Amino acid sequence: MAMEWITAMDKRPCDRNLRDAELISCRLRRVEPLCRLPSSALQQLAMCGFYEDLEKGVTLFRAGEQGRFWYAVLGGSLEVRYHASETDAKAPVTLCNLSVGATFGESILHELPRDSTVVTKTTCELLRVEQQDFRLIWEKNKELMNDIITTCKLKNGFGSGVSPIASSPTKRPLSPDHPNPALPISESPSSTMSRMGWALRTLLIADSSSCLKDRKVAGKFIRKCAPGTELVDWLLNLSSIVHTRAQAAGMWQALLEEGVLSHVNKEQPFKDKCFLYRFRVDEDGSAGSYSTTEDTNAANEYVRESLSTLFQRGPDAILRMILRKPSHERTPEELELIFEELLHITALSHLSTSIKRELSSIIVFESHAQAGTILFNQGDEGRSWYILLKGSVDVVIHGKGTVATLKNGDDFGKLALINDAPRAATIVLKENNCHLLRVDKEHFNRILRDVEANTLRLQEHGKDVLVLERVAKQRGQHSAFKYTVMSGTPSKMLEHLLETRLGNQVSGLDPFLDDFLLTHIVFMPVVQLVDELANYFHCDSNNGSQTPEDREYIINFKKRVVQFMQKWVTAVRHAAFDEPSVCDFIEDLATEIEADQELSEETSIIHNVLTQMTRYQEDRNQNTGQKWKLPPNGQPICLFSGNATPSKTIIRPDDDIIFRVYCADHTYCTLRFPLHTTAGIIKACAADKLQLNRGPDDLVLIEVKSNGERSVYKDNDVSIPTSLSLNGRLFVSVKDHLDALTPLPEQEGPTEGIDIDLEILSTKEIAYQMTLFDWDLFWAVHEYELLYQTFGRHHFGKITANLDVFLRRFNELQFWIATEIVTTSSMCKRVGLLRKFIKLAAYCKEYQNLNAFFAITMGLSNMAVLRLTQTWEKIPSKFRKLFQEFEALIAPSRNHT
Ligand SMILES: Nc1ncnc2c1ncn2[C@@H]1O[C@@H]2COP(=O)(O)O[C@H]2[C@H]1O
Repeated sequence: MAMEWITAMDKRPCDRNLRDAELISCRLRRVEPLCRLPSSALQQLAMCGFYEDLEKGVTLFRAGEQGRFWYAVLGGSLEVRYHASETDAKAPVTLCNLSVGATFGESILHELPRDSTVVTKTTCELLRVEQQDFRLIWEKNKELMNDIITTCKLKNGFGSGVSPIASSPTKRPLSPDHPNPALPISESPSSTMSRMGWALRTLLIADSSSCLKDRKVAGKFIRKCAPGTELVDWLLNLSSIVHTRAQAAGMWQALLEEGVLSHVNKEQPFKDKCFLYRFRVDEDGSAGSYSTTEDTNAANEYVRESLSTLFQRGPDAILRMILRKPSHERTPEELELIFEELLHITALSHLSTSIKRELSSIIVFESHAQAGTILFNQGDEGRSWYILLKGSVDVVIHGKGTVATLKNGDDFGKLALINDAPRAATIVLKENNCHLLRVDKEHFNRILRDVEANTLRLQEHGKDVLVLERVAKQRGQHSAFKYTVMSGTPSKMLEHLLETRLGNQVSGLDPFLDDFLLTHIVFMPVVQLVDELANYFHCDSNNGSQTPEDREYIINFKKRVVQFMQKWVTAVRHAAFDEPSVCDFIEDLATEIEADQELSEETSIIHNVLTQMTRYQEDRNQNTGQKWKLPPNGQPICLFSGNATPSKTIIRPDDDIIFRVYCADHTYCTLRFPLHTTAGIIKACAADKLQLNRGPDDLVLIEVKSNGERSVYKDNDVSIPTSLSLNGRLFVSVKDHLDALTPLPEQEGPTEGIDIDLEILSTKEIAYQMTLFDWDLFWAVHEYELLYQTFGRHHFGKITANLDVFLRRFNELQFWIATEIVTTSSMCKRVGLLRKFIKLAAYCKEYQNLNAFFAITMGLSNMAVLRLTQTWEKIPSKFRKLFQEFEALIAPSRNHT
């Protein structure tokens, strides 16, 4: 017989006769729930179906393929799999298993591509029916077919119905703003719950005194329903493990939240009251009304084995039900239950008891049935904060893909709320039936915003990529940001900056943007920065299909890149235009922006940047090849160049500088090199000129200071001549003979003051002129020079000449003050000079020239000057007092405040 039906099925449908059809339909009649179909339908299936006998591990179809067949499982089992994203290389999620009787592939009715992949788990026997044949059978037996599909879903837990995951992963979720505790939290019940439902219903039906009856309510006939109170009574009687009514109610609620049971009008969660409930299979009246003895025995056995599982689920089901109620409907006892639950949530552990109590009344339970659902998109407005209770989610970032997977207990979605910025990532559910707790923005702002944890860490691929720290609010400070960046990977910091510190929504700033613009060279070379900006700007080029939301996001991001460029060149000025990669990028941007209508508002910004760039390039061309000469001994820095004053002239890396290099016997050579020349080259050239016939490895370039101190240059150091200290001299020497180096006599320093009668000059006028001069020097210093100086010029290969000159000016001023005083032999003149210098410091301070003020005060604090007690005694006490104030001001202990 077995062989006969297979032989019949092996025939081509057009070759089958009535006997074949009878043999096949007999076989189908033994398969529950197919057997429920009328004979005519079974005959039709028998005439058009194909038999497939498959090995383990065969893929029947893949997600995304266009379906052609419907299937029924006659033997063996299969697995339904789902990939969270098409490009996701990670293991797929198993949605459910299909066993004998299951049917699948109904999506062909809707001409939809397959949502999931189906693979055989064991050797399998399948009935395969072509699309047009299945449609005919479906049309004639819609209700029964639907019922078979539902039963199949209940039995298998999920999946084989019409498009269980019909919504594509890119669709927006049904994020229920107001979840309804009367409705199920999953799309279809788990296999355990559906079987438990079947078992309880079978027993209820078998019980002659059962409460499950057909009833007439308000003139309407309702099949097989029962009041909550009676269902509770029945369950209490059924098993000794159920002791209290609350426990029984929890167990029924566990069935209700999975959709196995429901309130007849779908208006109530399970309540131990007279509300009527029924099993889902009774809603359309298709389920049978009687239980066979076999069924009853099987149900009894199942209940004996598995009721404890339902029992354990009760309390959680009750809690979830409460968490889906609106705040005003939660009773004090229910709030207490929630509060106790919140005590166990790690994401809330830093919060005080009173805050957790406040949260109890507003925190909401939310569940999502389908893996692949997008909770929200990167760039969306932030509306809620979430804690993951069950399941997992992928954190996906444009251009990067999945950067992290969050699991039970993790929280997300806070960043947008605390910074009033758009969502920094898209959150995609990785599993079916994810459970979340949600706190909406208005409550978050009211309850949590000011008590948030001090540190917030973002991870990508298991590593911290951004650490934010809460900003302590200072008086008068109106930063829009609650958190500022403490550390991070350069790329993540750039991404965070583009997302939060640029764009229209930013109403106030913290120093992060300026800090990044001015210091990125320390951790992110310009070439890398430009590369990343270009990637952000072109993020649409490898992104074929775009939804309008995607497009809006992309355009927004492009605008941010343009704004970043504008702010960057404004902050770093010529340093940006000195880099060829930056100039190329600016030109590319300008071309692309002009060609893109959606970026028309950005045209004026990029033109402005282009104009600045052109101006700078013209200026550079005019001033190329400047020549500088270090002033000879004792002369002031204003004689540094050929010009009498620096008049805002910037020293550039390719400007030449003329300087001397000495050797041990004090003979010297004069060299002329661009400022960016390395110490190694200078050393080799000087050794050659001074005929020190030694290899470069045996030689060093060294500064000898006036006190005999020596400091050796690294071969890759640049900006050498300007970095010499006041009265320092450059020597080239054999490494082993450093001890033989002595300062030149001229380095001893001046023995006389300058030959000007300072008394005839107005102190205010001197201070004024000094300030103008200092300002010019200061103006020429680029912020980057401070970084090169601090982190080591050799790391960057960049000159610090403008900063060197400015520092030299400070030292010069300081030593000039001391020299003038100690070289004035007349007491009377010295007293006058001391008074004049204190006044000079006061005027400099008044002109806000703190550089000169500090230098003068330090010059006056020189031990050689302080020792002149008689001179100090002769100046009026108000000058002495003023000087004491100045000394206090320069003391580092008070941080110069
Ligand atoms: N590496 C990451 N980059 C950005 N967001 C992340 C990252 N890891 C986790 N997230 C979370 O993803 C959320 C997306 O929305 P928010 O920007 O509000 O807050 C974000 C963080 O809570």
